[in-house]
Amino acid sequence: MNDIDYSLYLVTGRELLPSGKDYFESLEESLQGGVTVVQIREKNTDTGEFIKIARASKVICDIYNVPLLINDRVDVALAINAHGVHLGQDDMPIAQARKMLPKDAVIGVSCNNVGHVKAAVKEGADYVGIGAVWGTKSKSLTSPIIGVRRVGVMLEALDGTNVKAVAIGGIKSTNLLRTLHGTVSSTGHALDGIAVISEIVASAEPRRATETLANILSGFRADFPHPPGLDTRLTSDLYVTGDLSPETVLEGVVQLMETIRGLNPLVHQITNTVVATQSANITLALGASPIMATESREMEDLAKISGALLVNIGTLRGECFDGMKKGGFFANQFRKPIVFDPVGVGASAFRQETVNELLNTWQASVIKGNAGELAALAGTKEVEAKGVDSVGSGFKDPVSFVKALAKRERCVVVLTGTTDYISDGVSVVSLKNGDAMLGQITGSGCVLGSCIAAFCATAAHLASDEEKNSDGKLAKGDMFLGAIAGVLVLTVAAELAVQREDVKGPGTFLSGLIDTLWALRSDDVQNLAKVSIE
Ligand SMILES: Cc1ncc(COP(=O)(O)OP(=O)(O)O)c(N)n1
Ligand SMILES: Cc1ncsc1CCOP(=O)(O)O
Repeated sequence: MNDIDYSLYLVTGRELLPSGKDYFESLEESLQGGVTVVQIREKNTDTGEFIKIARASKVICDIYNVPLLINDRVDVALAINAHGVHLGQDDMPIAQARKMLPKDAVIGVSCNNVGHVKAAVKEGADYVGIGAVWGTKSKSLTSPIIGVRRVGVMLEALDGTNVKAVAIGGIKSTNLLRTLHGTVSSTGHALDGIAVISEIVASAEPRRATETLANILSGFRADFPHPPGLDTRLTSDLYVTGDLSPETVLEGVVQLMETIRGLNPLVHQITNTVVATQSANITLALGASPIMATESREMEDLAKISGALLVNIGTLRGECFDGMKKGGFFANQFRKPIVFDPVGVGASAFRQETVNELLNTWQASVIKGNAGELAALAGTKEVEAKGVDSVGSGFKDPVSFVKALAKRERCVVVLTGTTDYISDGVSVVSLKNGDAMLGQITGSGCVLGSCIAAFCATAAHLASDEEKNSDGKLAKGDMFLGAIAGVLVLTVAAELAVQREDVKGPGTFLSGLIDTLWALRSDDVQNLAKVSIE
């Protein structure tokens, strides 16, 4: 039997109830709030007491027509005629449980890796509980936290089966949308639901806590229908509306350029110490307003007022980490675009671990990097890096690479180089503007991040009312276009700057570039842009 709605799966935990809150009252309120399936989990209760609690819980669940499963104990499930059981890796094997339970009983199994998922499919599980996806205080974990970005490969192992999947572990209203987006597989396989203990049980208002989760879930599903259709654009945010052609791309870029100065968006930048000043100056020259703040204690306030966030790990230090983590977390919470620049990610294990943790905490709208950085992020050795620079001639097939990475990370990806490639996971645009002089000043890649962030802030402002009112997206607006505009504006300005009489070398080029950006007209970009749709 697998017609259960796994959307909002409550796992009970009486030990987490707020003081004075009655367990049955809490359970009933959560059912009223929209819980769709309940698992009774009693780790330290004698069998007789477990049966009593489970039986009384079932009476309440039956009123709301919500199925009830039992954690670990097939005997308890049989005693109360439960809908089924949830088994851990060390509990009774599925085949054994099947023999003992009624034919239509539901059997779920905990999975921590792809091997577990494949075995669960083979052994005939009805659903898998994938966890822990985040840190949790409700269970002492015996396996490492999976992290949302590693759930996708586990879901992919369920492609073509009727086995459902829920994620569990540390899921809160504040990270739910990130969990839903970040777990989707490259094949478009999304979770069937989420399982929670503390977010509902520890709440003094379980009905409200449940409704909040239910609203986020339905917002996500409204924007990303489940199961996903064949041609859904499963990237995190927006895409170029209508037909994609060089003309439509340029029209969109012109609109962004003509909006940015009047809008003067605030662009919060957590960037490296080498480029902070020139990034701030370039942001100003574009018509946006920079704030270069790194202190974690002000991240929530800044996320509320900023148009976009840039996170650049160029001069990464341990003490920056908290600010980057919280900055992105609050940007997601307030639905502001995040541009992520994983500078030199392949250079050290520290950078790699940091990038992994950041991307597991928040969802970027745009990731930009050179071939070496993006190869390290994708986990391929096809292109090598030396520190923050890329070595060699780049990817054999940059178009397929950038598209696959965008699909995997569910965001827009910008691969920089002589030709810049930008993808939203569905389409790829290549841009052939720029000048070798950009390579003669430090941090031209980093300031590109600032340009992209400024135009993503503008694109978010231009999102349609319908999109602004939707709940399922972590950032609203056309991030693909924002990224394209950022690249085009900087590279076209570089071409114009080198022609200036006052530009005589790298030093004057930087000031010439800032002056050119300041005076750049949308006509210049329209006339000079070299845009192709791949
Ligand atoms: C839906 C869901 N998924 C995973 C678990 C964890 O089960 P298990 O690994 O057996 O750990 P305990 O819950 O028994 O401590 C679960 N309970 N529910
Ligand atoms: C039972 C279980 N299995 C993996 S994590 C977890 C605990 C989930 O609890 P919470 O939702 O409070 O983090």
